[in-house]
Amino acid sequence: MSTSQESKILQVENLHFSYGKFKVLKGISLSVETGKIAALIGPNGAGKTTFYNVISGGVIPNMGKIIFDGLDITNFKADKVVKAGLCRSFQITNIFEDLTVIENIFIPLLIRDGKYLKFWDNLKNKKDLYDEAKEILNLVGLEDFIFSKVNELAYGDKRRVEIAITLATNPKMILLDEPTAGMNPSETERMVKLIKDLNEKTNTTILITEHDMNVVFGISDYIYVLHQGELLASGTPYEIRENERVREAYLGGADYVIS
Ligand SMILES: Nc1ncnc2c1ncn2[C@@H]1O[C@H](COP(=O)(O)OP(=O)(O)OP(=O)(O)O)[C@@H](O)[C@H]1O
Repeated sequence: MSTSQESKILQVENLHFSYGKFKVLKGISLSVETGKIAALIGPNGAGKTTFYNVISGGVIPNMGKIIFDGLDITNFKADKVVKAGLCRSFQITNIFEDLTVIENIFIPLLIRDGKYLKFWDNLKNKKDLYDEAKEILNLVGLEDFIFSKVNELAYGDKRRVEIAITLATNPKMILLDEPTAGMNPSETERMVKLIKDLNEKTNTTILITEHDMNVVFGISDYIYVLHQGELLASGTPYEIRENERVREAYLGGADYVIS
């Protein structure tokens, strides 16, 4: 029988982080339930990116504890965090634009399996590598673009490559940074569907940061609201929408639709 502890894949306790004397995270405690889609929202400068940096091993916190899947990862560097199964989406800037879509997936698969140094040998020999990459690309809806150069893809499809690279690390949980930023309405709709499908088909826990409130309310099982480095509120989309403090501090009293 699973306990409530086991159902929380990520537990963050009293997390503090400062840039010099400037306190950015001021004692954040939150936990993310296994298999859910959660959102971390807050106005510009609230500390969302810094929170991601800390939990993904980009920087070490000044104080606090990060437990992932039962493992204390507080002082882990980024590569060890990825190995533990927590992977932040790789930004478009990290994609090799001149390589094909599938070659971009081979790289993280080979790194994951410790075979990156024999990159070209492995490419020639490994049918299973190809099959696994193809399966991931099917999952993100890029099956028609396997041999396209990344620089020929539309913006929305490039962001799918980003997610495919993340999936190639075999994550238990992924962190997506504004997955619909810069997208037109139809690209946004496709991205929302992709995130929901991934969560359902692979049972991967997903945490997103996002400024589009329609996306946030439409996709999330649970929402955390950061404000000036502190957790202002957390709850279901309904609870967050109804929360007066959130409305005043962040949503500005606007009437957002929960789809
Ligand atoms: N490298 C840095 N050095 C000093 N201050 C920083 C640095 N990076 C961020 N900050 C400051 O930390 C605070 C939190 O920034 P952060 O980027 O985490 O916020 P955010 O919630 O992600 O904002 P946005 O929604 O605009 O991306 C801001 O006041 C920012 O100016």
